[in-house]
Formats: sequence, structure tokens, C-alpha cells
Amino acid sequence: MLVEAILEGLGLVENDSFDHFKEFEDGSQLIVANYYPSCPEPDLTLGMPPHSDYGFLTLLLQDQEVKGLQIQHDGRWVTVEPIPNSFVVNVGDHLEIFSNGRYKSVIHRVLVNPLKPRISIASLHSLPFNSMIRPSPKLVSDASPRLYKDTDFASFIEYMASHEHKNKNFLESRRLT
Ligand SMILES: O=C(O)CCC(=O)C(=O)O
Ligand SMILES: [Fe+2]
Repeated sequence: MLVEAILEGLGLVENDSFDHFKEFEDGSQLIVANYYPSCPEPDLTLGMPPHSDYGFLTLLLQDQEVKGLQIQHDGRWVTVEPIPNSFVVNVGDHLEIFSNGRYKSVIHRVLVNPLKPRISIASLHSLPFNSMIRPSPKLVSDASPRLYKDTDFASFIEYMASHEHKNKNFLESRRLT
């Protein structure tokens, strides 16, 4: 549903939607359970450092009681208040690449709480692990040149094993300019 709406919003439904839908239906899902112990000195550390998610979309179930997730917006960190019975939906690197920059992968981090531990569950969705992710050809033109290199899981592993990740994030490593 979400992916359909996004493809429609990008103007791709009438053109090559069937190929895309099929690939997404056969796509990958990675579930991550995060546990952040309480920390007596929360100003000295982070639960999770700033990053963007590898994948197309992340559905995140936040702890209902203990906040901690922050997104970077206009150069500031903004706390994402937990909303009962709802998922936070994050745009990941693959959607930024696929949409040739029309959607922006969101940088986020997690603070720790001085008194209570926090739990979150993230479900990362993308194309199959062996698929190549590239800007949709329909979104590349003279007016909107291709911004990202081809990207697959192997390139992510290569990046993680390299020294590059100390200097820039994965998405930056895929930029052509
Ligand atoms: O714990 C959270 O709220 C966010 C977790 C997260 O960013 C991740 O698992 O990638
Ligand atoms: Fe994340």
C-alpha cells in the first residue's frame, strides 16, 4: 500500500508499475530489535549514532513510554514523540536513490534515558537482497540528471568493510556528484 502510493506519487504507476510492484512484493525484510539500557549520564553517550536506514522504507515501532528517537530537520535534532498504536515510517537510502533524490533519506539518532530502558522494533523493507537499486529511468532526464550510482547489498557490505564509513555515510558514498 505504502509503496504503491509512493510509486504513484512519483508518477510511475502508468508506466512501469508492474515490474516495480512485482519486485517489491518479492522484496527483502529485515527486522531489528533494539534494547537501550538506561544510562546515568545520558549527555555523554547515544543509544544509536546518527545514521540513515539502509533500505526503501523502515516501519518503526517505538517504545510507547520512553522517547529517544530524534530526526535531523533544518540542522536541528527534533524528538519524534511516540504515538500509541502507530508506526513511524522512515524514508531509507534506497528510496532516495530510486527516486533520484525526490525523497530524502532521513538522518536520525537515539538518545538514552537516565531512568528507564527503551525498546524499539524496526522493520526494514526493500527490494530483494540481490537486486540492483538505481534511480528509476523515468525520473532521470536532462533537467534531472542521475544523482546516484547503482547500489546493491554487496556494495553496502563493501562500504562497511572499508574505511570510507568513518568519513561519510553510505548514501554519500553512492552519490555521483
Ligand atoms: O530505536 C529507535 O527509535 C530507532 C532505531 C533505528 O534507527 C534503527 O534500528 O535503525
Ligand atoms: Fe535507523
